[in-house]
Amino acid sequence: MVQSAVLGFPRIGPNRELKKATEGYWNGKITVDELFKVGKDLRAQNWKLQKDAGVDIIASNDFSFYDQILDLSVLFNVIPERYAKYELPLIDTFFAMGRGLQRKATETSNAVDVTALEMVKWFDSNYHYVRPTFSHSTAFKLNGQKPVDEFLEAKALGIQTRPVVVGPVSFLHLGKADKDSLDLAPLSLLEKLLPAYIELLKKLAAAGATEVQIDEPILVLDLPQNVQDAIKATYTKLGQEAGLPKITLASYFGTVLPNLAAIKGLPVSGFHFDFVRAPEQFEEVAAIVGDDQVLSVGIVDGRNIWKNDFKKSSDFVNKAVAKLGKDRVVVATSSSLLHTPVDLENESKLNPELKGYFSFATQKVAEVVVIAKNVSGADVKAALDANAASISARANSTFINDSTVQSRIKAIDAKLSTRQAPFPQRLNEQVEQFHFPLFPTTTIGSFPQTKDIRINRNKFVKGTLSPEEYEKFINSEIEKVIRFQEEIDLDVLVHGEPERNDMVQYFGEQIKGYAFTTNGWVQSYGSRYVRPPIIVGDLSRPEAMSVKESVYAQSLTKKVVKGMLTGPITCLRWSFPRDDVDQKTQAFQLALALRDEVNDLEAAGIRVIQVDEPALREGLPLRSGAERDSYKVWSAEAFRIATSGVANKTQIHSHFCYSDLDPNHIKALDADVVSIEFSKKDDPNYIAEFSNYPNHLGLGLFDIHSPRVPSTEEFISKIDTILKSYPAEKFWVNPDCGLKTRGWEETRLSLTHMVEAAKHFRNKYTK
Ligand code: MET
Ligand SMILES: [Zn+2]
Repeated sequence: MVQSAVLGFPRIGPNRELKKATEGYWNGKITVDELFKVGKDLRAQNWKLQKDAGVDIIASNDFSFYDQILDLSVLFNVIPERYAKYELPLIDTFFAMGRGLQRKATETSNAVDVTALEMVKWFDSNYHYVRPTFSHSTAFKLNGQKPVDEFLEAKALGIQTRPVVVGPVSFLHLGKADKDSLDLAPLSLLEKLLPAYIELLKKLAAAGATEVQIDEPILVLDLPQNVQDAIKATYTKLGQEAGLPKITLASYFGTVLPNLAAIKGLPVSGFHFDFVRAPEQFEEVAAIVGDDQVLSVGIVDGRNIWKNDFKKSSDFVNKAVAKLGKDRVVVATSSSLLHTPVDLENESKLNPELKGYFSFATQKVAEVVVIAKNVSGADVKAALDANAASISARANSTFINDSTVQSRIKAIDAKLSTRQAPFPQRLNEQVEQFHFPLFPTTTIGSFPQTKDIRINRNKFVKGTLSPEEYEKFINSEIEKVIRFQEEIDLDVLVHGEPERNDMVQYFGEQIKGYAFTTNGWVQSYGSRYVRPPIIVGDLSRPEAMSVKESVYAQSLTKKVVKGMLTGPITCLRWSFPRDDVDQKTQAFQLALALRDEVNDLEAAGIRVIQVDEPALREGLPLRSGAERDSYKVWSAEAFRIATSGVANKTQIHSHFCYSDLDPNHIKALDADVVSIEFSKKDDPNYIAEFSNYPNHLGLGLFDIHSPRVPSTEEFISKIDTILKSYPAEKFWVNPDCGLKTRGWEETRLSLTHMVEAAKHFRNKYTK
């Protein structure tokens, strides 16, 4: 029979139990045992859910208290000395690597002060992993045996699982050399690392695991020959090793075709590929599946929320069955379901028609089972009929088409995406208007989202706080933030974004064509979860979305207040997009909506407007080539459509985080000032790349994902380093992202130190 498989299930819990537990532990509210208990319960719950749904192959080790790649770093002892030296309990070392740790000395413990490791986007998703960081002194060994423990935990519940672990080549390739070992190529450590993997696999086998899923997601990237060779060598070697479980080699988020030579003929028991993202690879990958190998067909989308089309999927899987036979085909999710919300049943407020078109992780589990049954020949007619009816209802739904939006899209021309004058002339007009000092200071927009803010917002949403009272509350928050910024003497102020639950959701809720959930949380990083809105139809902006708050903020101060918007690409990327229209069209629709907003802000007297595009980088197609080149062009055009309606003297800012961005791509946005993540970059070449960037640039100076407070001296030395390869006259001073996840105390201190450092250089350079 054709089996069903789920590559991983969201670990956050149906009601964000994981967030509450981890944050409770960090704040000292619960003990480590209580934390572990929550983890254990969540795992049990997820396994049972899948078991009850009838899934044949259920993953274990898909759980993590922070990030599964960080788990691996700790498991294989890839723990830089700056963390190891404190000899903290392993779980605390783990969290310190993930989020930094700053702790005063107590009677029983020494002071700790260490920054977090770099965090990077997981492929083209909005999930972030903690980057494995290797050095010459890295000594691989097994620290504990998390995958084994979790396998045994499931086994004790009577559930046989398939442990999942990211493979050694991806682990190394996705990592980087630590600052003390910049000459180290992580991949050169492969031979030293492999014995630790083998030891782990043997332990899993001894515990009773018959099969493991090893992910090499890098197979969907452009891989240099040496990396391809490493894949080949690794799995050849594992194939020769006796006493290991069977291995399914898995990849997702794209096509593996360019790396096919590296995987062809490998002695593994099966392959898993993503046919949602890359159906076109089918014939060629099916051709390399050997006579005794299994093909796991990823056909239920692990990255989006649309209901699966059973007929289409079954037809697809049947191609594999025809070729390989029922026993050598598995129906699977395309990737882990980590990237989808937990359960559609938790949505009580969704429009019922729309709800009928969606499928979250729990529903996807059931979908995999139905498709597997269907292609096995079981009678699932009722499910098929209901599915077909729903799929055709969506295609004809009135939620989808808006002819006004469609004709606006048709009318887009080059003029619409071009500012009146080129940057040098705009700059002159802006300098004349603003007279900003050298090293102007600003923030990225949000200020701490305090408990008070969340409580009031919840009351407002529930209706226990009237719109007038809520507005009054928001205004008082804005005033607090404005006074604070004046007090510490920042140059360009922001209103602090207290009214925004999330930078995309807030706009999504005001844009027609969007649906949003009340409980559709997805992990973004650590304990930060987001609730991506869902694009269901053509998009437009019925009314101004942000003007009121910006205008109020500006009315409170003589300093310039920057208006804050989320850009079209980020609105698109951090939503669940439509799957019936291409992404460019959706981005352009958003760009037109935002253009209306930018123009309204300007008309209301806002002279600096920031349009954030933190997702610009993650939208980049994973491989080089025509698709990627075209993305760079249309994504930049979308940004310019949004921002080109303003006068020369209106200053357009943009912001990116975690960005290994192509400077030419940034240049094509033609923003007057951009701020970019920099606090965790140690590579001097990275700054050099931007020294030719024509417009102005703020290199994010401190890591807002960590509660750690950098000292003034630290800021000064950082700026000094940057000034070696970046000119003072284009230099803006800012944190590397918004401060919404931080507390007030660390925010006050960090920003004060940052402004002091800017003034230090201002004096130095104006003497
Ligand atoms: C993830 S980028 C965040 C930008 C936004 N303006 C903020 O400050 O929160
Ligand atoms: Zn950011």
